[in-house]
Amino acid sequence: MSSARDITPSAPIPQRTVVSSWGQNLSTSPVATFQSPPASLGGMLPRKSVPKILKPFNTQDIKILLLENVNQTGRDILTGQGYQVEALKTSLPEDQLIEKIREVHVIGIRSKTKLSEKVLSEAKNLLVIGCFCIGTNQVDLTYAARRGIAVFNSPFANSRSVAELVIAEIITLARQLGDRSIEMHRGTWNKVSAKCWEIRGKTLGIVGYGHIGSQLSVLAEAMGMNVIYYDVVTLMALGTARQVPSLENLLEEADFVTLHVPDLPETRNMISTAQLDRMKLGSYLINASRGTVVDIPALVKAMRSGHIAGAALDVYPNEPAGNGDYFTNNLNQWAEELRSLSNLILTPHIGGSTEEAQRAIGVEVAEALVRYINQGITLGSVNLPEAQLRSLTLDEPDHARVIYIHRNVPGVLRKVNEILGDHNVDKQISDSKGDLAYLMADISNVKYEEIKDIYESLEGLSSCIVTRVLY
Ligand SMILES: NC(=O)C1=CN([C@@H]2O[C@H](COP(=O)(O)OP(=O)(O)OC[C@H]3O[C@@H](n4cnc5c(N)ncnc54)[C@H](O)[C@@H]3O)[C@@H](O)[C@H]2O)C=CC1
Ligand SMILES: O=C(O)C(=O)COP(=O)(O)O
Repeated sequence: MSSARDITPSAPIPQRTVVSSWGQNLSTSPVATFQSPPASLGGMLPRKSVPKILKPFNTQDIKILLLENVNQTGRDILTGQGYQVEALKTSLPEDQLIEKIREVHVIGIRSKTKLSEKVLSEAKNLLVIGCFCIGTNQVDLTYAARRGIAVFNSPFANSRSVAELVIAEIITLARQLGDRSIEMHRGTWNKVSAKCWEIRGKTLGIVGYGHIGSQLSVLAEAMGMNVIYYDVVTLMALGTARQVPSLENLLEEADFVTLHVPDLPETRNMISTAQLDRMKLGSYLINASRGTVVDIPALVKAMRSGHIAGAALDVYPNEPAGNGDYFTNNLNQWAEELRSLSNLILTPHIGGSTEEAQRAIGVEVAEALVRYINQGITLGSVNLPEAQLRSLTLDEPDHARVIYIHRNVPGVLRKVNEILGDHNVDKQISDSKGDLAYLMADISNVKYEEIKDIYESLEGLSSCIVTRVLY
């Protein structure tokens, strides 16, 4: 459903030179890559959901940095694997992030941490990024792919939480509940019905009818709203919802406009003066997508003029790394103006912040990371081709799994199979995405000493981006 997930590297792919499968420099640590399973953990993965799988290396060697208070469910899964996990409650400023990312093989983030090319180019050991959220706009996915760094997210575990928040906001705006509550907290009884409305029979306009937008559609209809939506893709309408051909059509018809599009060049300032002018007099705007989608000064103006009767913002162009003061050091002029507006709900990016969503995301993303680290499985990756082979088990002690991330150029398979040719290739799968290709092969009757030769031969090929050999 999401166009943002379809990442195709277009620039030439640079080769990764010094990094072995676990990110250790081969010149200083030539055999660390191929260590046997640690006796202390019995060679077994401890999680019940993946039973009897051979632990393919010393999982204690894997260093993971988790930022932004990733849920305990995710931390437990990762520490349960024996990985070294450091978990911080906040994001980090760029200089500190660069220091930390140099050390780790895995990083887990949420929506705040910006993994730009500048940051990722320092991450010499990084194998994989886990976005413990839906959005992946904070990561340079193309650059990560060119470096052979896999990225996983949780595509819909918090969708329901966002949809429920928006439902609450629709009623809150229609009834001016935020203002009445603030007044009462200040001691003022202000009983009014003017410009307070039922939502029954009103039209909700949903921009972006993906996981969140379509979930919201069902909930809104159940409360008696008419639903229209605009999306760049033609999508099946749920219930009696109706797709409209253009954003302008939606803006002209809707009493409430709610935004559920990803952060893309095309969605930046998607709602600005021209669009607000098109909206009905006395209508409402809700943004729980990304802060870049709404031109805030234009919104302030439209609210001051009374054209827009209320708004709810959960996301902002600049969001802080952690909890605390937001407005004192906010240099944007609109910050103070926002605070002074009536019937404006301001929330600190809590759309997906429920216990249910965070627990589910913790499990989903941590399990994807484990599958990738231990088995090389890329199912659900947002930037690498998706590939899986069934798991290596304890019945296959002389087997190894070769993972070869490479440039998608002619002749690679022939060269790889020449290298693997002295062994029995039990299974092999290869897929490509643009300039990048991902190959997995399970080989049998392979001795420990031979694994290092295979690894070094593959690393020597000009098409190589990353080689990993798991056994
Ligand atoms: N406030 C919060 O805490 C949260 C915010 N989000 C944000 O919500 C966004 C939407 O999430 P999902 O529904 O899961 O995404 P999704 O990928 O399922 O749906 C997005 C929809 O937007 C459409 N779209 C893309 N560009 C468009 C354009 N220019 N005009 C109209 N439609 C366009 C796509 O075709 C797709 O149907 C995420 O990208 C994320 O940025 C997500 C979760 C929590
Ligand atoms: O899932 C998303 O994309 C969100 O925006 C939620 O982000 P968060 O996990 O609250 O930083």
